[in-house]
Amino acid sequence: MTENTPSTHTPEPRQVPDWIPAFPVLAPDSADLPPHHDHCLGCGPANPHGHQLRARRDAHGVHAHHRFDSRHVGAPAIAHGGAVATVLDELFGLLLYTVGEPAVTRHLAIDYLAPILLDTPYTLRAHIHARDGRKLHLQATIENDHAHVITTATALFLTVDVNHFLTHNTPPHTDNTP
Ligand SMILES: CCCCCCCCCCCC(=O)SCCNC(=O)CCNC(=O)[C@H](O)C(C)(C)COP(=O)(O)OP(=O)(O)OC[C@H]1O[C@@H](n2cnc3c(N)ncnc32)[C@H](O)[C@@H]1OP(=O)(O)O
Repeated sequence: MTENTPSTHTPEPRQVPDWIPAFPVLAPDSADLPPHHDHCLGCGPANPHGHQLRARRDAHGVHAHHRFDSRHVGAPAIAHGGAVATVLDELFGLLLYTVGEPAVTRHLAIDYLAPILLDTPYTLRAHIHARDGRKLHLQATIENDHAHVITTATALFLTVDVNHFLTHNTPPHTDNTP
């Protein structure tokens, strides 16, 4: 179909995905925070390419224990920086369970202080540094098992309403013709 051909397709009514209204403030307890949705790259249990990150609330924010594996290799034996960024972005996304409002990443900055090794346990922590209206200023660290901080991150998340997700909630594009 060319750009000028009128579409005869009637769009399906937009469904509000289950995971959007189910975004409450969850109190600190011993349970893992729920994934955003099953196929989320960062936390989805049904995404075989994902990190399947599990995090818990604590008195300061959230924390997680995580190992990168051979799927995330950059330099030999070292995690790819983009994979590390994905996991930190996800941890911030799970930190939203302490806010109870949908928000998305506007800015993410990372200092890689030392390599993150594959198949090695790390502890990740994130907390809300400050809130200014829609702006959530977030901070995170990755520590090795000697409690040395080897990665730090800051992020600006902006709260959004449900329409942010509905606007882009279209079926996957499967026609690859130019
Ligand atoms: C169900 C829940 C699931 C939520 C979780 C779902 C899964 C989470 C996964 C992890 C998180 C992700 O990867 S989220 C996916 C990656 N991120 C995205 O796709 C977001 C793409 N970006 C956008 O859609 C848009 O830029 C928005 C919605 C973020 C913001 O657009 P906007 O609403 O028009 O905002 P805008 O007016 O430009 O800026 C708002 C205010 O922020 C300030 N501002 C903007 N940028 C900066 C900046 N770098 N530093 C300081 N301040 C800034 C502006 O000056 C302004 O201040 P003032 O004038 O108001 O004072």
